[in-house]
Amino acid sequence: MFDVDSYSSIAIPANMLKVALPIGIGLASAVYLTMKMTNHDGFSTDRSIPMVRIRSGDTTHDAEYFENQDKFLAECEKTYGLVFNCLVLGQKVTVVSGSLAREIFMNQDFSFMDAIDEMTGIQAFTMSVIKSNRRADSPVIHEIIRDNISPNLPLFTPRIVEQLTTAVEKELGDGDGKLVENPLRIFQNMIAGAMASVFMGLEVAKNQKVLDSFIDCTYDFGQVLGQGKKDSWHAFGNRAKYGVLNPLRKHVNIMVEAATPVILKRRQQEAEAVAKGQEYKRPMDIMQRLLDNSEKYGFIDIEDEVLAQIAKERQQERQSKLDAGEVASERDFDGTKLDSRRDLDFSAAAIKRMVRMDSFVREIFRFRMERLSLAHLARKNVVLSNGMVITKGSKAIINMRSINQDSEMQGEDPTEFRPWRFVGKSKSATKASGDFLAFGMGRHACPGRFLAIQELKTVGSLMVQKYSKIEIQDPSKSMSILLSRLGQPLDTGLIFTSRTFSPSAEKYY
Ligand code: HEM
Repeated sequence: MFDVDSYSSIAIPANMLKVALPIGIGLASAVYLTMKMTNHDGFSTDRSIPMVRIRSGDTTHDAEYFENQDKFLAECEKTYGLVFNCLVLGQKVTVVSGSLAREIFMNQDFSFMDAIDEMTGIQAFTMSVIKSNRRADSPVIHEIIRDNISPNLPLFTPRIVEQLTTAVEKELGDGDGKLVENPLRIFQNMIAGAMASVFMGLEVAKNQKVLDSFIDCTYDFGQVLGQGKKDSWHAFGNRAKYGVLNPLRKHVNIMVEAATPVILKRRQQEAEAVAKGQEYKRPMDIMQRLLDNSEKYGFIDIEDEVLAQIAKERQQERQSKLDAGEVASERDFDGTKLDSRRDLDFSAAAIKRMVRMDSFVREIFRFRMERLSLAHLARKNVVLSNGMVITKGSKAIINMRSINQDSEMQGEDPTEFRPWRFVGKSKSATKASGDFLAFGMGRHACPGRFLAIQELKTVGSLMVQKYSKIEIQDPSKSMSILLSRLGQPLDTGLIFTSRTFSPSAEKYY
């Protein structure tokens, strides 16, 4: 390393560096893009896959697609069949429809993560703050969620409900025709609070800085992933930007700062319990489970010195208790544990029983899912069951329209929004299958879907329980809101009106 100030006074003036840097980045990006264009075709080069004709006057399919996505895709399916090549969303993609779509998810030679990285450069963003399991396709995160969150949802439910209820009270309160101009931000806040309590425990989730970090983190990810069209520039820009200055670093520091005293206290309490011969009542959150299983998941501890210190303190604590002769007998917590577990199970079961809310959530995913989404990059040549080949390095994107608007799969009037469409159909919102691909399917199906759906159902039922009416401020926008992409900010406010009494939510569906 050299000191820029003293170096620049001899050789290059500091201002030159400011100019040289962007030029360097510009040159590098041009080289990168040229390489990319010659290396990757984007869509499969199998000649039997038809290329959709480009409308005269257009250079890509984007304009035609965005004018009417459903019409465009329906016509393509009719003219070209289930598989066709397109220049859409700023990319070259091979569209895979209907019954063939499941093959993209079930074949391990397709990678969703690789496609996302190619479009957004997200790995540069996440990898620079990850210390362990740095392999891009490491299954560890999937395993952590699958093993620790989903089976423990009954235990997390009451705290999620509590967090969400408090947030509704605080953010929306008693709405008597109260206008909320930016409802999306409020719902983001609510979800962030609930997520923080599940991941880091109730104590840490009280820390406003941590909550802000959870919210900003989601926002930062949104920035990286981008909206709508993504092209190589977006990905390149992200790689260049986040490789150097990563906003996640700040969030990691905030989390570590907030978590360290809590971890130390927990270690202390555990040591005391062990010294007394008692069972340590482990806090129920992901942070504790990761601490307990750090070896299994191959984690490098965030603070090796802290843990060494903790181990030393625990040893001292044990020793002093032993020396003082304080050895308590083992206690049976069964009674109290069972009581609380039963309560918790009941709350989770209650949410599970909300079959209409479940159908409503699934219908929203079905209805509002982007028509072309979940691109997967082919790591090898993959032969589809119809004989067509998705060539190595090309991207297969799923034609959601062909699935979400298929009456065989979805029932009557698939173009209508019907909230109770799935009631009594054994098609729950968490069931990843060929007729519901919002969470993918197969080995890589989203492991977080149980948590995500539970939260959405909880928010939905809290809303129904508390408010008799939630109106769109500008009713002329009702249809465009229903047709907008999931997560897209509304361009109008919402008006909340409270119920005067609060009966059970389920009655109001
Ligand atoms: C509404 C919310 C969510 C949606 C729509 C969603 C959707 C998806 C989709 C489509 C995939 C890719 C499946 C594939 O590769 O074919 C995925 C993967 C994944 N999701 Fe989610 N997800 C959501 C929430 C969550 C949450 C809350 C978590 C964490 C708690 C999570 C963790 C993951 C992980 C770790 C993967 C990678 C799985 C793997 O590659 O093995 N997701 N998600």
